[in-house]
Amino acid sequence: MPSRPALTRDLAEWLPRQRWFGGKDGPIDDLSIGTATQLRSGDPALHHLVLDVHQNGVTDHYQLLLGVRSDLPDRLRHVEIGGRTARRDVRLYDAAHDPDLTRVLLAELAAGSSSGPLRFHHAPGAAIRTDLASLPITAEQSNTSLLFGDVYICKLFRRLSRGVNLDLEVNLALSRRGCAHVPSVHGWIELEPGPDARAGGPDAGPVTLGLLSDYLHTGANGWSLAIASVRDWFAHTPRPGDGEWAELDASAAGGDFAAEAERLGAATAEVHRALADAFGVTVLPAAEVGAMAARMNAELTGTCRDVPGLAPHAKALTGAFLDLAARAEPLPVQRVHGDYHLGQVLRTEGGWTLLDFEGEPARPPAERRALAHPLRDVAGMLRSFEYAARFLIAKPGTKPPEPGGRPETRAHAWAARNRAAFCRGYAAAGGADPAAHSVLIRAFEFEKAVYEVRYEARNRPAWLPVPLTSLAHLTA
Ligand SMILES: Nc1ncnc2c1ncn2[C@@H]1O[C@H](COP(=O)(O)OP(=O)(O)O)[C@@H](O)[C@H]1O
Ligand SMILES: O=P(O)(O)O[C@H]1O[C@H](CO)[C@@H](O[C@H]2O[C@H](CO)[C@@H](O)[C@H](O)[C@H]2O)[C@H](O)[C@H]1O
Repeated sequence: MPSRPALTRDLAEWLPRQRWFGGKDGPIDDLSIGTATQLRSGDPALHHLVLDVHQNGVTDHYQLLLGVRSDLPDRLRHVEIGGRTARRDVRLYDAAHDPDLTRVLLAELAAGSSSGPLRFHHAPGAAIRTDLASLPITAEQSNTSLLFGDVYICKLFRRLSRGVNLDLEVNLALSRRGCAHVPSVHGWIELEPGPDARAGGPDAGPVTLGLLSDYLHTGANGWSLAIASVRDWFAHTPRPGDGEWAELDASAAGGDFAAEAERLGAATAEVHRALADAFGVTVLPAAEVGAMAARMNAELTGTCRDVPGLAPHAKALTGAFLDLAARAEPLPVQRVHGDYHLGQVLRTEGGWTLLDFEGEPARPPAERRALAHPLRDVAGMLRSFEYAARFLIAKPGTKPPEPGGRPETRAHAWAARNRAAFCRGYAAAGGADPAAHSVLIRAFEFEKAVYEVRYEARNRPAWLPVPLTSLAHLTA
């Protein structure tokens, strides 16, 4: 390994260019190496690092598998850290992209071994195959997931949080109850915290670093399916004589998504029921609902300060939060998905499967863990239909829709049709009827939109116009 000062300098330059880095809205003030564990010696060598990244008075922790080679093959050049300018006799790179090194993870998981502070666990009775090579997936994601053959998917969490990861806890609980809507978990990787952290209270348990689950290789991602449907609808040319209403009838295109949206609503209600059975339901008193609405508004104020493009919508958003506070009724709350959107669902031959129960990655662990009303997830998915509908017209660099017409009319028609179908499926399968809870749904939807504006500013600045354009229409 090169000297620590040289390494941290290179990392501070490399990190902001990574999709998974969540601090793109400000400079890195300092970067240090929290823990370093060698997992393989020789050439190539593998080191597990936790990077402590200091920004604006806050320290975030990121996980990196650091590969070290004397010579870098072409296939790894795109993940080099430091590059040719760094004067050193070894080459450094992100080893998540190197199947020669990631097979170490499978071997350790299969053995259930420990290495320094790292603990590798397999689920009871799981016999983990070690003969598979990995490939990183290309989906839009905040972490990094590796496919091992068409058997496993291993998610390596990038921004780490203290305590057991909710994704692991919820997946284990639902798989144990035989819930058909989640993939089975085969193993997980943890970091045993040092003595300082262990003394730090209830959140000071092991840090979840990775999760090995069944790879549902026949599954199609909900976002890709929805975007294909939106493209089809935008390309649809009404027949002569169809009249101006044709622009509003999103069912007319061949790639209609509404039947899938309805099934997804039903699967969502079933998972909410399973979560209530597994973790219970409690009631949030009316005063705390008022406090929740006040928190939503405070987040709005903070986000408007950081992202001025949100300010024109502030009045309408505040109105929705005030309506929630004025409702003055207690709210049943339970464990929910917490960051529900089309990228978190897979359509397999058996129906819809839900992924990634870790909550919103841009929020602190305590907030992710907070129980919520299930309609918060419904609102998340409704936002996702808005995103899918407006992605093609709002995100710079995407292909403008053909063959013309009024893009916003088309986007609105697609979103409205699929929102309604999803809500219908959810209510028919026993979930709370979104139509009967419009104040709640509107407040949750706007809360999510504020979160999205912050998430996009920090993670994917090029996407910011997507939530802002959708808000312009929802608040008009
Ligand atoms: N068990 C699985 N089987 C098949 N594909 C999966 C599985 N888990 C995740 N994926 C794919 O990986 C993508 C990202 O997974 P996700 O858990 O949402 O990661 P992140 O938290 O980093 O956003 C999903 O959108 C899905 O396409
Ligand atoms: O999937 P993650 O847990 O990483 O969630 C984060 O990233 C999502 C994007 O990858 C982000 O979702 C937003 O963009 C989606 C399209 O890419 C869209 O379907 C969602 O509706 C929208 O919120 C999510 O908010 C963030 O937490």
